[in-house]
Amino acid sequence: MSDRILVLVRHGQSEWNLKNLFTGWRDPALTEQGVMEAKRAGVRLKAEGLVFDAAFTSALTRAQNTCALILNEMGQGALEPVKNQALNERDYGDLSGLNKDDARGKWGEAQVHLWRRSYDVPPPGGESLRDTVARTLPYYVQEILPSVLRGNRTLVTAHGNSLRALIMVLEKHTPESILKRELATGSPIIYRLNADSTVEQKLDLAA
Ligand SMILES: O=C(O)[C@H](O)COP(=O)(O)O
Repeated sequence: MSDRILVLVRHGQSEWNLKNLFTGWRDPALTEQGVMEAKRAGVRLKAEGLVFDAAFTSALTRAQNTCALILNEMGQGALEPVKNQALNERDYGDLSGLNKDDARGKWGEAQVHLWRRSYDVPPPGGESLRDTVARTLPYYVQEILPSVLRGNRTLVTAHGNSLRALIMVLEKHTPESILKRELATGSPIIYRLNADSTVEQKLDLAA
């Protein structure tokens, strides 16, 4: 068994998740429930016997706080995560800050679904999932993957769509199938990688 461990966690519930607002690069805090979800993720990872050697997170507060809460819960508060906006949520452009139901009322269900769950149709002024993959994947390949392959047990706390970019590669999804992969807030997915960076074993704690 290798020590090539990669754990992905979507941030806990944010104030804007709760209010049903498009968030993207905006920076709301975690809700009380979000804090609890992050702490619970830490408890569960500790129960799996995990200890981290490296951590990566986005430039956004909700992902950074999720990372800190997880590490504190594991008694690893001294581990300083690397922060990079390459791991930020997909930029929702002009939709940022709008209520998702109001947007459906204005543009129709089908158009809003296309913006949220198509691979290459960007919302006005924002990023498609393909655009998000194009900035997130190079960071994964250049920074995160080498850390994992060096044997660092590595934690990544980020966002629904930036994590989809990584999961697309790890789980060999197509542009169609990745869009159906929903990520629960605060639920760790533990991957053990082979030396060639393919997945040897996956444990989804949400499942
Ligand atoms: O940025 C947001 O609004 C959410 O974090 C993700 O939104 P989605 O569910 O529309 O991808």
